[in-house]
Amino acid sequence: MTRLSVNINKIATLRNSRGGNNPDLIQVAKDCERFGAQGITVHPRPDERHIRYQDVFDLKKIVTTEFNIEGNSQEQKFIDLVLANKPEQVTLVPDVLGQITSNHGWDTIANQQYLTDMITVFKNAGIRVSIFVDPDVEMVEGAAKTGTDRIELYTEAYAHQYHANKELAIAPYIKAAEVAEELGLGINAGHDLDLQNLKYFAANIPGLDEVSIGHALISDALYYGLENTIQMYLRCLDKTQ
Ligand SMILES: CC(=O)[C@@H](O)[C@H](O)COP(=O)(O)O
Ligand SMILES: NCC(=O)COP(=O)(O)O
Repeated sequence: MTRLSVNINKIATLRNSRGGNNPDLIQVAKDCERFGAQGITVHPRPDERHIRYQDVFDLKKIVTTEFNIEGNSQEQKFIDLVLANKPEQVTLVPDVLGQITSNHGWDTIANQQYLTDMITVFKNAGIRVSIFVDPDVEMVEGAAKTGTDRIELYTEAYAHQYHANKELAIAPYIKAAEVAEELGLGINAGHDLDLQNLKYFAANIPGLDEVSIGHALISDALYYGLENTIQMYLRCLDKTQ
């Protein structure tokens, strides 16, 4: 079974645009779970342009499914935040300062010692670790040497190519996932997954544990409503449908 973790960054973006508490991020997280989401993902960034550090403390108190905090462990503030909140999962993403959104995975070979050290810190605190990687066999093999529990496949390239040629778009992801499975790594995926491209991805990637989806899901909710939208995404993940 592939779990759906809803990324609520965009709810915080909307809230912050007016300075008040509408929409209420905490209520939205509770409702996502009530509507069937199997996890809540946030990606606090140093400028707090969407998720604020305080939001993470507030969410930790109410999330009853799986809490996944994504971010850049090169920021000491991020490490402290994760250790103080002990989510079920931390996803390490190699962002640079000022980046609009995540746009690349780790070079798991060049950063092997750094990742090994960071992963040890989080695992010693009882937190499952996932690291963001491109669908590249060498990077997956490098990830396995760091001690990470899981990888998160960066799916922007798949999403981008999907409409032109979905078989070609998914090929490197299938290969990367097969190698990850052989090496005993769990497999997550995310970035630009949506109602058009998700079903094919989930049906073809072996051992897919979890997808985290934010931008498209929250956009779809404007048209379909949050409850319907979450159900629609869950159906894309259901192999019996
Ligand atoms: C790691 C990843 O692909 C997503 O978390 C993405 O980075 C969302 O972050 P933003 O909402 O800041 O674009
Ligand atoms: N890890 C990916 C994520 O949380 C959401 O990415 P997106 O759906 O907002 O592109």
